Amino acid sequence: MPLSPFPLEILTTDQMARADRLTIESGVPGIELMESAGVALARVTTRILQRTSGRRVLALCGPGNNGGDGYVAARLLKAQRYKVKVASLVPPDQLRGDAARAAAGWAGTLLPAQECDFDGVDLVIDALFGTGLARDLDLPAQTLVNRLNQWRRETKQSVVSVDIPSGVDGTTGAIRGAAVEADETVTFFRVKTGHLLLPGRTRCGQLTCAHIGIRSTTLESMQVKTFVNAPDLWLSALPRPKVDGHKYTRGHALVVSGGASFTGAARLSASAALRAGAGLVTLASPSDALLVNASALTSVMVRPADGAGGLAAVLADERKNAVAIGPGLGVSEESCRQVEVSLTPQAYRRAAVLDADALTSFESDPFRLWRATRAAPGPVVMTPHAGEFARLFSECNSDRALRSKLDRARDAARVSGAIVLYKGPDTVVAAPDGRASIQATASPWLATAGSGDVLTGIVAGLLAQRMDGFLAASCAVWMHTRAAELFGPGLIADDIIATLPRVWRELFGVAS
Ligand SMILES: NC(=O)C1=CN([C@@H]2O[C@H](COP(=O)(O)OP(=O)(O)OC[C@H]3O[C@@H](n4cnc5c(N)ncnc54)[C@H](O)[C@@H]3O)[C@@H](O)[C@H]2O)[C@H](O)CC1
Ligand SMILES: [K+]
Repeated sequence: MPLSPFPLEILTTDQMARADRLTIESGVPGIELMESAGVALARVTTRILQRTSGRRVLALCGPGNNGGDGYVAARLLKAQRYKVKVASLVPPDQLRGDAARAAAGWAGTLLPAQECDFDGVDLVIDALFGTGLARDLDLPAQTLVNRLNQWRRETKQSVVSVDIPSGVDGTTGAIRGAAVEADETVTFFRVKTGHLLLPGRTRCGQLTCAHIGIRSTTLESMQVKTFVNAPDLWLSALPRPKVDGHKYTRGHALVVSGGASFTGAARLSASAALRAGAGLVTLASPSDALLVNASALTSVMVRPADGAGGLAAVLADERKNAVAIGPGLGVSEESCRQVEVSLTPQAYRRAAVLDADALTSFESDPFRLWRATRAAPGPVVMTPHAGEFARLFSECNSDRALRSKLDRARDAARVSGAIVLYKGPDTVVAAPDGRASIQATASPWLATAGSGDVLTGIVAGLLAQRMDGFLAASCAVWMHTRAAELFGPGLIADDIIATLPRVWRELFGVAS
């Protein structure tokens, strides 16, 4: 199982350009990097052509170095006796530097891109724009991209994008006017944020990251703080039960239940917290829901707790070191008070995860929530989906066209002093100290009732084991997705919990 599909660091296009520059300054000629990029691209292309028995390749080359990579690959493929044509967006004499050198090495058919047709072509290489895309595609380029996408849909032939599908903003993942729909994308050195954030990710197809001779040491001066959410990021911090440990050393999570008709959500969170490794889990239940909660739970304990006062009494036990509140809680002033009780400053470190109604209850006065999260005695994780995020962080959510989900989540973490786990198919976790992770895989089966409640519980279970808040939130997102991938079709929320032991076995390398 590929637990970590890419190197951990994720770069913006500016950071990538810097890594490129530092490499060239260190003595590696740019044309060598371009040759290596072309080799990686040709390798992926030939793999597809062998599988599909295709022979005829069209390389669409743009005005910069992305186009240069396309020329190199075209030359290498022609040398392997594929039938290759190049179509260029600009007259080749307008190319500069390494791209001009790469184009000079091309001795085959060359046409203006606007005039090319795709008839009889088996595979198209999209080398129009890469990380240098600086504005929306102009109309002729948009027309070309739209024609290419239509051809691909109609013929089911393959498109391989160089570095990033042309038209996708490499930093934000936004579509700049129009964007290529690729079957495969070959990027270099490190993935870029635009590969993993939506909608960019949906255009990449299968993403691979090739080594082209840029050293990891080029990143040392950049303090990259954005990471692929994969086990390499948090596995060493993941708590393992110890032979000489007992249940209290694994922490005690407290999950707050809603009233009698809304208890299912908190029970899902509680069971998930237990499966995520908390030594004990208690459900704090309003008196009117005690019976229904107690009769539906076995390994989770149930204690009466009415309103904020009741919750404060249960939390007087300082061994309860992580609180999960929000699922099924109800939107009310009393819910706000319960959240504030959960975050009350105290001498010992208590973590908290706030979800759903615990967030929505503060919609009319988010600053009241930020005061509480900032004063909290331990790490606080908030788990909004897009709607909750927009309601709570309206200031951080402006300029949506220009600022990525990553930027907005980082802003939210900064203003709230909490770890923001911004859910979606491209879940971002951002910490107030600037660290952030992006989940690179998604399971459509996770769009099911109660799935978010389970995630809240997994976060709480890991926090109870005293895992670092950012790493716990990232790990929870990954485990949640991985359980859904392993279970697959027909998944309901309970199945995520039931599949967690398989995820643990994978992570700890235990044979199933
Ligand atoms: N980073 C590396 O280590 C390597 C990168 N390679 C490849 O180079 C591109 C980045 O090249 P660059 O020349 O900087 O940018 P582009 O080719 O993406 O395009 C820039 C080119 O296009 C013009 N431009 C920008 N936006 C538009 C627009 N909307 N419409 C028209 N023209 C536009 C801009 O002015 C430039 O002229 C990277 O993706 C890799 O594929 C190396 O080959 C290997 C090392
Ligand atoms: K491209």
